[in-house]
Amino acid sequence: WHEIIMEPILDTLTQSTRPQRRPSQRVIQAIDQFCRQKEWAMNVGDEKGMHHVVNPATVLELGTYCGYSTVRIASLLPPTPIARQIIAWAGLQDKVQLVEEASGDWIPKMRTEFGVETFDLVFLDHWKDRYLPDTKLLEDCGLLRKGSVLLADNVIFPGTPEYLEYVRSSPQYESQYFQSHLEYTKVEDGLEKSVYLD
Ligand SMILES: O=c1[nH]cnc2c(O)cc(-c3ccc(F)cc3)c(-c3ccc(F)cc3)c12
Ligand SMILES: [Mg+2]
Repeated sequence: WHEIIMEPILDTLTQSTRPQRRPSQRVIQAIDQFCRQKEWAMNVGDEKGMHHVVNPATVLELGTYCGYSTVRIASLLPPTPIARQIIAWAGLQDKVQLVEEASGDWIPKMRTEFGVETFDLVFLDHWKDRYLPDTKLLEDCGLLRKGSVLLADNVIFPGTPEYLEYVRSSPQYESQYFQSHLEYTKVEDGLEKSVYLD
């Protein structure tokens, strides 16, 4: 459902100036042309045909040089998730680490995998039944500090009653509701902002 919805969003973004089809191929062609006509370089080149030999999903490249074979190999990989394409289209790919795993599995690994000490902001906008367990996990993993902000979407619709009860009754949080509407509708919804006081 999400891919079906997100594809048209990406198309809308890229419609105006659809980039060259498969820009990676144009990069390779340009480097090959330069190295044939102007200056030899130790790229794997356009004749050895690695793309006929492999069909990878995860790759380790040893020896990147100018990135020529990196581009060749990466262009063989499965299509990039739509979200990653949209983030890259916004030019924010260097600021975003996209993790495609369950939140409950990755929150305990944030410190070791990404060197995160604590989060200034946690935006909760995933499965509604994960808001509370993931909040408790963030607390238990020491990933919140005095002043960390939890900002939760959909606290009214579809609704997250257990989460709301927790952050509004816990002495560890100062909570405030910002009333609004479910996106693009007239249905009531809103954001709950909870500041961690511990
Ligand atoms: O799941 C959501 N995660 C994060 N934000 C959401 C949001 O802002 C809105 C909705 C939403 C969709 C359809 C509708 F009629 C009312 C609300 C959902 C959601 C809920 C149940 C679903 F089955 C699938 C989507 C989410
Ligand atoms: Mg939402």
